[in-house]
Amino acid sequence: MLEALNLSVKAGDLLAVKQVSAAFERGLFSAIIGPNGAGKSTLMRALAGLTPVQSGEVQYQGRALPDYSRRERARSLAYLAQTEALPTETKVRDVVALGRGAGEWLWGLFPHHPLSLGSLSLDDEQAIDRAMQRTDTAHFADRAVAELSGGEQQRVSLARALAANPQFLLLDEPTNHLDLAYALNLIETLRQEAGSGLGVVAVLHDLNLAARADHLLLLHQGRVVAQGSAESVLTPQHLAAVYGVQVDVIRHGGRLVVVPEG
Ligand SMILES: Nc1ncnc2c1ncn2[C@@H]1O[C@H](COP(=O)(O)OP(=O)(O)OP(=O)(O)O)[C@@H](O)[C@H]1O
Repeated sequence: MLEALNLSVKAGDLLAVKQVSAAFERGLFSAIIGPNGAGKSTLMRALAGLTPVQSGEVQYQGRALPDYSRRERARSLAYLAQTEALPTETKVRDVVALGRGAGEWLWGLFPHHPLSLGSLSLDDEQAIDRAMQRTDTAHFADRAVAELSGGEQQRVSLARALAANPQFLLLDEPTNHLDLAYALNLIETLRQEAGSGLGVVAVLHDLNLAARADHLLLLHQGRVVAQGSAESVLTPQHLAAVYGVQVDVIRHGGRLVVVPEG
């Protein structure tokens, strides 16, 4: 379990996350939603242990996150930023291999140079292959990242994160740049990953994609407005209060659909 306990976090001088308490479980797909500036990215970075907290704490498996080494954290919690910088001249498969720790230091030193990786173990190779299959990136394994579209690069970033075999996948707006088919496909992939035991936490702007999550957290001005099932969070009252927009929430094909009025 990954938990925020009465967590407050600053972004610059601003208190962007205020007294947030929330629990994210393995085996569940959780979505963090809320308007621009609500504090979603700041919360995600804090959950990944990438930003100092002002008060409260983040706990992973009952232990405060700072008690884990950087390596332990990186192994357990894979974080994907809104815009991931990838080594553009490097082949896709080698970028995914970065998720296994291979060549990471080289990338840090020479971010724009092609990486040439040393030998990988059989375990590494299998994890890389599996991550590429899961993200439908295997067919461009030998192409350079620079030759891919934004959406394709996004899937490569996800493959790199999955290759680490983390316990939790923390994704900040993973459907950015994705067309409708790939966005739906990604959400389905995340649901499947959660179904096989991974903890998935994703910041999503599209409420109809978020409706497919098991657990939702609605933030507004750094505070939790509601959390729980899609039915309990995606109500016209909550959405009007937070987005200032009147919406209908209807059921269609067994799913909740948010439709703006007017
Ligand atoms: N480096 C910074 N310095 C000052 N304020 C910041 C900084 N980074 C973010 N903020 C502010 O903190 C608040 C929360 O930002 P955050 O990026 O967490 O929101 P968000 O919900 O992810 O927004 P979006 O949906 O637009 O990506 C915003 O008001 C933002 O302007």
